[in-house]
Amino acid sequence: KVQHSSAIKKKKGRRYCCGYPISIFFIVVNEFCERFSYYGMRAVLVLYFRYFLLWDDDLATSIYHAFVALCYLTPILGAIIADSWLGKFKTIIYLSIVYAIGQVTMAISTIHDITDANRDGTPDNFTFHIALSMLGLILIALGTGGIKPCVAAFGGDQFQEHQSRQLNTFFSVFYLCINAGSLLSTLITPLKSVASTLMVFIAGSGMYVKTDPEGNIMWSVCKCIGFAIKNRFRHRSSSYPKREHWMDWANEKYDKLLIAQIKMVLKVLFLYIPLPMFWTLFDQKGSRWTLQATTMSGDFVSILISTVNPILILTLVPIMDRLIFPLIQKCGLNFSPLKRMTVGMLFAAMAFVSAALVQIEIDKTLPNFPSSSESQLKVVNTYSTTLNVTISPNEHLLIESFGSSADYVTFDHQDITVSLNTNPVITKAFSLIKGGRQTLIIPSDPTVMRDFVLRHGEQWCEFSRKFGFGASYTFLIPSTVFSDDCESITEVEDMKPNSVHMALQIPQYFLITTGEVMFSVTGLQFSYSQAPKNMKSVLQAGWLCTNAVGNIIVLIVAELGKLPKQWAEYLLFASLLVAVSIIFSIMAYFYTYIDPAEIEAQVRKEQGLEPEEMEKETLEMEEKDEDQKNEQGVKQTKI
Ligand SMILES: CC(C)C[C@H](N)C(=O)N1CCC[C@H]1C(=O)O
Repeated sequence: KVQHSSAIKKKKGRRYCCGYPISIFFIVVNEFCERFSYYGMRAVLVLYFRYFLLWDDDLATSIYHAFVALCYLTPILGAIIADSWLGKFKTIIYLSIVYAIGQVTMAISTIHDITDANRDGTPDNFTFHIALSMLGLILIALGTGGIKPCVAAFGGDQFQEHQSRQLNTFFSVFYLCINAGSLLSTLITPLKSVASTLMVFIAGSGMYVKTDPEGNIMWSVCKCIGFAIKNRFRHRSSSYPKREHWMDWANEKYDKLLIAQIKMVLKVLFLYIPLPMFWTLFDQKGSRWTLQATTMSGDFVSILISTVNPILILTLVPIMDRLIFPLIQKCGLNFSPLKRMTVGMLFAAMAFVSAALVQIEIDKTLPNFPSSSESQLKVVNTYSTTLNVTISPNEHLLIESFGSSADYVTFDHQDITVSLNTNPVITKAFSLIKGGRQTLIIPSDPTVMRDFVLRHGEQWCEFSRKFGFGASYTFLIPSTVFSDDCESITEVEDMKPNSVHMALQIPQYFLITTGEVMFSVTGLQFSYSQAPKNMKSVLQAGWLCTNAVGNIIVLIVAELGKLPKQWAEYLLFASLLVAVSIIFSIMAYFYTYIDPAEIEAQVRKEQGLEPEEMEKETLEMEEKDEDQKNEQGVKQTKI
C-alpha cells in the first residue's frame, strides 16, 4: 500500500519504511539485546548455583525453574503498571533500570573476593552471596518479566488498524529476534547487554506512537467483575429475566464500553486455561531431554542442547510464514490462529513420542543395574594364567590372564564363596553389598609379578585412551610396563559406552520447535489482536502466565518423582497434551474472532460518543488508502 517515490514517509508523527513504522526497528533490536542478556545469564545460572554456591543438583534445578516461573509471572505486574499508570514506554524504561540493577547485583554476588578473607579462592560467607544473588534474581525477574508484555504490545501499538499483515510479520520478526539474541548469547561469552537494551530503546523515543494509560484500569476491571458477581447473586431468583452474559449484571453501575472490554479479555483468558500444558512439555527440553542427551554418544552435547532450538526457530519461522501458511491458504484451507495453536500442541506431543522412542533405544543399551535386593560382581584376573573361577553355588567363569568376566554377574543373595583352580586351590567367602556393583580383582601370582609404579624415578611411560561417553574402565598395569612403553596396559570395560547417537534427538527438537512456531508465535499475535486497546499488555501478560504455570507444573512433576520408566513418562506427557489439545480445539470451535476496535467503536456509537482519535486517524488512513487504490486502478486501466 505504501508505494511512494521515497520509501520513507512521515504521517502524523509516524515514519514508515517499506510499509513498516521505523520505530519498530528500535523495539525489535531492544528485544534482541534483552533476550541476549536474559538467556546469556540463564545459561550459566545452574552452574553458578552448583559450583559457586555449592548447591546440590536438586536445589540448583528447583531454584532455576522457580526463577524462570517468576520471570513469566511478573509480566502481570508490568502490564498493570503500564496499562493503569505509567504507560508502556515509561514502564519499559523504569523496569529496564531495575533489570540493570539486578544484573549488576548478580554480577557482584559472583565476586568471591568480597568475602574471601583467607584468600583460598572460595567465599567465606555463603549467606552473603546467596542473599545478594537472590536479590539480583528477583530484580532481574521483575525487570525482564515486567517489560516483556509491554515491549510486545508497544510494538503492536506502532501499527494502524488496517496493517494486520504487517502486524503479523512484526510478531514473527520479534520472535526471530528473541531467538537470535538467545543464540548469540550461547555462542559469545554472555556480555551484560541491558545497558545497550535501554539505549537502543531510548534512541527511538521520538518515533514511537505512545498511548497514554487510562487511569487505574485493572482496579476498575476488578471492581466491575466484583459488582457483576454480587449483582447476579442478589438477583438469583428466577423472577428476574436472564441476561445474555453474566458480565451484563454490571450494567447498572458500569460503563458499557468497560463491560464490553472485560468480556473480550475474559473470553481469551478462559481459552488460555489448557495452554500451560504445552509449556510443561516445552520446558522439559532443558531438563529431561538434557539428561537424555548425557546418556547418548556424540561430542556436541552442550552445543546441541543450547543452540538447536533457536537455530531451528530462525529457519522455521520464515519457512512457515512465507511458504507453508500461504500454501495452506492457497489450498483453500482456513488455518486460523487457534487451529495453528492446536496443531502446534500436537507437534509437541509428537516430539515427546519421538523422545520416548529414542529412550527405548537408549534403555536397550544401558547397563542392567541391580535392584535393591540384588548384588552384582565382576571378576578381573591379573594372574599369570587363565583361571577357572567358581562362585558358589553354580556360577562358573573362565577368565583369561589380564581379562575380566564379560559383564557383571547378578546374584539374588549376598553371601558368596569364590574358588580358583590355582595350585593349591584358593577359596574365599565374601559378603556382597545389597543393590550395589563390586569388582573382585584376583591379584597377580607373586612369582611372576613385581610391584611397579607408572612413574618411578627416571622411568616413565605415557599412554592415551579415548573414553566413550558413559563408560567406566579398569586398567591392568603389568610390571613390564616401562620396558614396552606402556604397550602392555590392558583395559577392562566395566560399563559399556553410550551407543545411541545424539543425532537421534534431532527429530524431537525439530517437532517441538515446529510446534513452538505454530503455538507460540501465533499465541503472541492472537493475544495482541484480540485485546481491547487499553488492555493489550494485560492480555500479553495473561499469555506469558501460561508459560509460568507450565514451569510450575514441571517443578511439581520433578518433586513428585518419575515413573519407573522414562519412556513411559514421555508417553504420558504426550498423551496428556493430546487430551488437552482436544479440549482446546473444542473451546476454540466455540470462540468467535473479534475486532476489538470495531466492537469498541460500536459501543461508543450506541452510547452516542465520538470515535477516538486513533480510530479517526485509522478511518482517515483507510479512506486515503482506498483513494490511492482507486487512483492506481484508474492509472492501470489507462495503461
Ligand atoms: C528456549 C529458546 C532459547 C527460546 C525459545 N525458542 C523462545 O523463543 N521462547 C521460549 C519462551 C517464549 C520465548 C521467549 O520469549 O523467550
